[in-house]
Amino acid sequence: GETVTLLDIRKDHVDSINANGLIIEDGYQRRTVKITATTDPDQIGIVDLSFVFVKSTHTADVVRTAAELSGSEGWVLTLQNGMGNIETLSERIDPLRIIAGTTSHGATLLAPGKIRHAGIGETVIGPWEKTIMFGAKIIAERFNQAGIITRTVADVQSMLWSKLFINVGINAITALTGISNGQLLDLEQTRQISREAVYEAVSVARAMGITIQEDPVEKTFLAATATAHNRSSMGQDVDKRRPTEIHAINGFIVRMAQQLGVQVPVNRTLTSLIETLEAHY
Ligand SMILES: NC(=O)C1=CN([C@@H]2O[C@H](COP(=O)(O)OP(=O)(O)OC[C@H]3O[C@@H](n4cnc5c(N)ncnc54)[C@H](OP(=O)(O)O)[C@@H]3O)[C@@H](O)[C@H]2O)C=CC1
Ligand SMILES: CC(C)(CO)C(=O)C(=O)O
Repeated sequence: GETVTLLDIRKDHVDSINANGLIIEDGYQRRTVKITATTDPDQIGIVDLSFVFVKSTHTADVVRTAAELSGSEGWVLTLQNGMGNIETLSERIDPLRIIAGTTSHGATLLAPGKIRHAGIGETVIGPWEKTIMFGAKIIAERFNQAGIITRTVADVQSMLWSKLFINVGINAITALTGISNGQLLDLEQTRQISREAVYEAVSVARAMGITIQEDPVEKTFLAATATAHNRSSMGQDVDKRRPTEIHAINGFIVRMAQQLGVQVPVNRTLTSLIETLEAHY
């Protein structure tokens, strides 16, 4: 084993984890993991790997801490949704030490110290700087030893875009309509909005020279089926009246499209509607 410490700003969560362990429910069983948590990065010291797992709205707040924790040699890993996180991390952390990726694991905070781990899926990671594979390989090896099925890719940009297409096609639509991911496929109306949002994102990606491997609309609909009973993360944020990651998902497409002179009316509308919801919480 590795020594793992959880760092969170939520004192109630940290206190509960330290007192009772982290309680993990997965639908079949409940287990308790004894792990140290803290709100104070100074209690941790320099680490081999800092794992950045805050909402993209908070990435800028954690860069300094991640940079300090990783010292001059540690790796920094992000599996966050949306785009722009790595650019933010790169402002203080050497891009050669940044590893990025996506995960199909799903976790939700149920109460302080208690999470639901719904769905176990693959994690894919790769170096932000394409040529430096060894950090990603070591991390993948350790994750696999710990039972977190992980593979590495050299072209992590293209992986991030594949996940972005899915989030572009599911998150804002489900958040605005109150439906589950699977219900997106029930009506031709929502299927069509999703299709158009993803096609727009594909045209932006093509204009940026991103390699697109599989049919992104098909992948989006498959993801909606695979997570049919889930409410998307943006749906959950809206339900709880929390800031969403819209700026890093559909909002990112709008910003890139503007720079490239590409028209993205569906993404623009979805972004404006989510921003309107957030402004009236
Ligand atoms: N949850 C999931 O299943 C998956 C999530 N993702 C992505 O991963 C990222 C994280 O998601 P998720 O874990 O759900 O997010 P959560 O908001 O549930 O968890 C992040 C935690 O970090 C805390 N936090 C916020 N700011 C700081 C800070 N400055 N220092 C330390 N802790 C802080 C938050 O506190 P507070 O609540 O007070 O803000 C919260 O407890 C997102 O980009 C998401 O899209 C990707 C795949 C799956
Ligand atoms: C894949 C999907 C849509 C699963 O809910 C997701 O990543 C999210 O909700 O942010």
